[in-house]
Amino acid sequence: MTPVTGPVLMSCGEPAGIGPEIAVAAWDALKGTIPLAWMGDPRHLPAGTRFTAITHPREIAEVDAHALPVLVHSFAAPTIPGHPNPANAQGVIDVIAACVGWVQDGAAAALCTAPIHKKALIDGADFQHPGHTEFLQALAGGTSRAVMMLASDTLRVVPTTIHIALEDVPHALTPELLHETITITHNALRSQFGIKTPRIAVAGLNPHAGEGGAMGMQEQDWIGDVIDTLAATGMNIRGPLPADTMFHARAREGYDVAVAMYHDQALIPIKTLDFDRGVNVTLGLPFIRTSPDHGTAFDIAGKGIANPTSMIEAIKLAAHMAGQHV
Ligand SMILES: NC(=O)C1=CN([C@@H]2O[C@H](COP(=O)(O)OP(=O)(O)OC[C@H]3O[C@@H](n4cnc5c(N)ncnc54)[C@H](O)[C@@H]3O)[C@@H](O)[C@H]2O)C=CC1
Ligand SMILES: NCC(=O)COP(=O)(O)O
Repeated sequence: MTPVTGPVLMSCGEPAGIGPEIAVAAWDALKGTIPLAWMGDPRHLPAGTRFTAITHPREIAEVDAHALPVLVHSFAAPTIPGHPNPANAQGVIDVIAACVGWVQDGAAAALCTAPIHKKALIDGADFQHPGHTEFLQALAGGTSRAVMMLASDTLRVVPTTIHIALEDVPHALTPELLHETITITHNALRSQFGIKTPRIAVAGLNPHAGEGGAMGMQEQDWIGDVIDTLAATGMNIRGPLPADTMFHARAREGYDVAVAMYHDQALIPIKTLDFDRGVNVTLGLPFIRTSPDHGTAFDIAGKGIANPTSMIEAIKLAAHMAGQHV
């Protein structure tokens, strides 16, 4: 793999959340090993953070090793931890878009996003996307289809549908969507994670994977067919499996990734097993994007107690995917 050069950019995320403090802690832990820059409003950094303003990622080479390089983006307002200000919503969105621009231009190696508060962005800026994943897909343009994967040393999970209401899941799930999600996952595990023949386990939608039609029909009607079609191409794939019994320790030994039907089916197991070290990585994009697995944590923002480990792991994974051996 040819290394993608340049720094990993950290977008500020929701400034009233724990994003700024975990970014600074992660930079502190990783400086000297991974080139990093943060993009946001310096007023939102924890008090006393030593930083140097830069205007282009390439300038990080000239920054004193003890100062956080900051691509300055001025927001409408300062912030109070735990209280998102609608006036700052557009700034959050603009920073993500600007970071994607740098990464797509080749000025930076990868993007690691700090968490956003979806509702704050809808309320403050009429944000049209339910999360980063969908926004990044739109920014990537073309035919890119973004797939969410959460990964840790213990488990990898992919939800086929993401940020939609549970009542909409059965209608949103289609054979085409599942086929494409699994194919993108398979290809990314091969090309970006070095797994030659990924073992893929697919969950059913219904309790007991439908139990022969006694508890739902999607498994019999089409989920099984999609799996069979992909297996016929040589993919190492199994399912549909009952979701309640596919995440215990012995079951996890049998696959490299679990493809789930909806958000909580995928994210509850990994956040239960590995909340502090889980990483959210977007597959299928023409650039590298990772993120911590957690959210804005308004309840602890600004208290100096947020655990930066997931952010650190997310940056390390981004650098690793960029071919920077750390
Ligand atoms: N990548 C992203 O942008 C993500 C954004 N979110 C957003 O975050 C917001 C809040 O979501 P919640 O469901 O409340 O989840 P959350 O992850 O923000 O918080 C859940 C609980 O975990 C704790 N927690 C979270 N991160 C922590 C850390 N690093 N150290 C110590 N404790 C931590 C919080 O204090 C809280 O008690 C929502 O708007 C959600 O959409 C959630 C997940 C990912
Ligand atoms: N629960 C995962 C989550 O909300 C993160 O989504 P995204 O912002 O990475 O699309």
